[in-house]
Amino acid sequence: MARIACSHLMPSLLHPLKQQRNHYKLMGVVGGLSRGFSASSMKISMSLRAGIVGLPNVGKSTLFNAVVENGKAQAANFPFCTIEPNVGIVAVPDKRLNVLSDLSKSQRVVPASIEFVDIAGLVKGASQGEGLGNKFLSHIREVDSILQVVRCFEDNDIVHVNGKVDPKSDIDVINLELVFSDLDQIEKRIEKLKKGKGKDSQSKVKEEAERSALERIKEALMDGKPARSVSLTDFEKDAIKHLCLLTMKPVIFVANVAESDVADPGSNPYVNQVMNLASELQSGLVTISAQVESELTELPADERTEFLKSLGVSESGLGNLIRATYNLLGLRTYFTSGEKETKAWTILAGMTAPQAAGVIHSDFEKGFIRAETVSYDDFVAAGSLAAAREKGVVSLWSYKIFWTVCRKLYLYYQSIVCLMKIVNLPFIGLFS
Ligand SMILES: Nc1ncnc2c1ncn2[C@@H]1O[C@H](COP(=O)(O)OP(=O)(O)OP(=O)(O)O)[C@@H](O)[C@H]1O
Ligand SMILES: [Mg+2]
Repeated sequence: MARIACSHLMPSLLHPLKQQRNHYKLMGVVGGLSRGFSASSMKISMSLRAGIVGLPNVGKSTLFNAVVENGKAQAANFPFCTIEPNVGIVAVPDKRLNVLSDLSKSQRVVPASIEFVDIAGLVKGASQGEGLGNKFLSHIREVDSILQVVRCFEDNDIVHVNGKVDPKSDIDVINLELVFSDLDQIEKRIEKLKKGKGKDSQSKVKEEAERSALERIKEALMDGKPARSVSLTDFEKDAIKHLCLLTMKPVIFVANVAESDVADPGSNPYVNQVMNLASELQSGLVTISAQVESELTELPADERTEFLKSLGVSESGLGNLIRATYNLLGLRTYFTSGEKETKAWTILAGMTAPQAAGVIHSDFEKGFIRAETVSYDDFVAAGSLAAAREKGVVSLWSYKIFWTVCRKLYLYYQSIVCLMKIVNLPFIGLFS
């Protein structure tokens, strides 16, 4: 199966709703799907979710409110201010959308989006249920990636649950709880797998892959390393996917600094500590002042520039945070463009063409037949899809050859059966 290795792919099959519907029917016939499909039943997967995680009272909700400009999460100076997760969708700025929209004369433009989820603070012992820990951990299980907010500002008026600002210890507490929670889940699962419920040989192979992957992950976790540090085959990744392991999720550390550090965060020794840990844990790092960002959103546009100038910086750190979240988490964009709309869709780097189509609708993945794709640059240079086709820069991602071969084999099989019957020979099934 062809792999989408780079961003900016544009499947021309995935256009406005009506075309999607027609195409779905076509795919249903060729791909063997018999279910009906109506526009009203279409549930579009809008965006991937980034969970804002950290100790209590480190600035998670303050950051959330700044990122999701109209977010109304309660942010206040007391631990466990947040209990239920706050959710907000944020557009990812991308200049290419307007260029495509002009070329296709689209009626509207829909940018890619990321869903930010502000999750309650975790404390030591969360994996054992401390501070409603199990409930909060289950909220983290539901996100695709983690933004771990780390307090890097001194302020005696803001309570620190462990009594002092110490990024290394804070990061260790959170990571250890995630590790414990994963270990607990893995041990239960391995016990279950030992009973070997797999009915056919295929499920037995999958169970074996899952067991072997989990044994290796368990070993890494016992060494305090995250599950994502273990190298797994795609098949193994797929076999353990259902567990939604917390330490498998990509992480960005968000060093939350004081207003006075915005211009030169490198001079803050706490930030340097976080930076070293981030590289050790194969994670990204963004430095931001949640307090400054939330104050900025309260100001009228003209006063924002003045405020930023007074702090010694030229722009807000939010655009950077959103883009970094998008890029560091291995997210990629592909576009669909037509008269009705030009739209950016978010996929994970390395997703296959059918998986990418599944972001629009899961049935597109199940019944995938083919997609025509063209790179953004080639499309813009050609000016239209027809011109791009003529230039030969459009690629085809297809199951067509596979189905053709299957069909030929099947016909061959049928003719042998027929022949055997005619000459009355004993027959051994080819596809038993
Ligand atoms: N960079 C910063 N500098 C100074 N104060 C900050 C900064 N970031 C956040 N704060 C303050 O810290 C306090 C706690 O913030 P917030 O409620 O956002 O934390 P939280 O992590 O969401 O807490 P909880 O886990 O309890 O929900 C607030 O009073 C907020 O104004
Ligand atoms: Mg909060």
